Amino acid sequence: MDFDPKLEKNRIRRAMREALKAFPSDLKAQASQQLCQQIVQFTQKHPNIRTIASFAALPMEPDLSALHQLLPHHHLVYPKSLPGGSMTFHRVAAFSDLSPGLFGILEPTDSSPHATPPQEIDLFLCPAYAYTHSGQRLGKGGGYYDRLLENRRDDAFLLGICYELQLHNSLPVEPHDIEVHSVLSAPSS
Ligand SMILES: Nc1nc2c(c(=O)[nH]1)N(C=O)[C@@H](CNc1ccc(C(=O)N[C@@H](CCC(=O)O)C(=O)O)cc1)CN2
Ligand SMILES: Nc1ncnc2c1ncn2[C@@H]1O[C@H](COP(=O)(O)OP(=O)(O)OP(=O)(O)O)[C@@H](O)[C@H]1O
Repeated sequence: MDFDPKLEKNRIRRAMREALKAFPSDLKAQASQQLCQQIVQFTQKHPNIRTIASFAALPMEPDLSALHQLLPHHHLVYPKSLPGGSMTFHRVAAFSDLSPGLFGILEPTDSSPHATPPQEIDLFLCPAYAYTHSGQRLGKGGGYYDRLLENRRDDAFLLGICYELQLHNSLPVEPHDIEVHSVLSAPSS
């Protein structure tokens, strides 16, 4: 039988959902702190980075909210999902300014500033179900990041953010899948 990347992607998403559900919250918190420190170190090595696309974590994802305190001089922008697989990024001064939107994810509200054009974003912190060490990405299945990242600036940096348990040796890839330049992972045991 032919290998269908879509079926294989869904199989891995289901397996990762179970693995992440079973991952204890104290270890998640510890790993999230480590990831935030790694992100800070990354920005120190790349002083031209000013605008950073972060994300407000779903329960299974690393919590990056501490970046507001850790990077007070950077601009943090967050995604607002629109029906149909597109999203916009908006600058947010404090994590508490976000409120639940589509999918229940905390998002910029309607009173947030106008969307920041993707070309103004220097660093994208990308969530995913799984990554390979070389940067292939398996996302939630909406195509949101793949679509948005087509409009990124050529020199924007894409950083995958995950727990070590999300690292795979290989993943199914389709032509539209965008790879990240590097993956930051934190221990999950
Ligand atoms: N924190 C965070 N924000 C994000 C994303 C993300 O992956 N993480 N997105 C990245 O694209 C966009 C939103 N896309 C999403 C797409 C699907 C699901 C989701 O919960 N999917 C369910 C399955 C839903 C179903 O098929 O019924 C799941 O994965 O369990 C969440 C967000 C923009 N914001
Ligand atoms: N650049 C694009 N233009 C149009 N459709 C796209 C694009 N990228 C992905 N899609 C479509 O979106 C759907 C989901 O793609 P895929 O399974 O790769 O999402 P994902 O990367 O896991 O999701 P996400 O980015 O939301 O985390 C697929 O049907 C795919 O064809």
